Amino acid sequence: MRIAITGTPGVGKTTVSKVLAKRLNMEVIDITDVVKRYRLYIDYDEDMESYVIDFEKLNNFLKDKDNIILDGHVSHLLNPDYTIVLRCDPKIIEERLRKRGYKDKKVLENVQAEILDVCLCESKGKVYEIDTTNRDVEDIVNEIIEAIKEGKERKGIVDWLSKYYEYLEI
Ligand SMILES: Nc1ncnc2c1ncn2[C@@H]1O[C@H](COP(=O)(O)OP(=O)(O)OP(=O)(O)O)[C@@H](O)[C@H]1O
Repeated sequence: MRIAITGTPGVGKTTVSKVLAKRLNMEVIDITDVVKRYRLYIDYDEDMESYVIDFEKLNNFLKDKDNIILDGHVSHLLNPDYTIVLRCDPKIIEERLRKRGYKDKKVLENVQAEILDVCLCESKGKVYEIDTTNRDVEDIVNEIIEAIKEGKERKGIVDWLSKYYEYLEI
């Protein structure tokens, strides 16, 4: 089984993936890490301070791997059996990314992606969306395990647009 834990940078994918992997006895693959480590990228985007992923190389790297959790904001594009889309209040994401020292442009771009449901809209197949705002990691993981066990699917549970429209005024 291949489970994708996706969502906007700063939403909590790595934190959730680690706990989930331990509970399900699965291997976590940190997409950003393997892309860097095995040079599975086309270029480095100086402006956005991120790698331009070579999806052909990345899919080839993953092709023989099973019983894995894919941790990354593009994991939903890597043919998962189940996609868990983590959501979080954009204000909290903004705080987390600023704490990391991200440039204003990169913070705004990611906050806008969260408001516009980008990862959710790109996710196909079995998708379960979960709002992690102000929730304990164990509680989030319990809900994910139950959803996967029962084959639950859910989309469209948050509406940041009406609450944070001002972030989109350029
Ligand atoms: N449920 C939670 N409650 C409180 N803090 C959390 C929770 N989940 C994650 N965090 C915190 O938010 C920050 C970002 O978490 P994490 O690195 O897991 O996000 P991410 O989605 O993997 O980010 P990226 O995609 O940039 O790697 C960390 O400081 C982490 O400790």
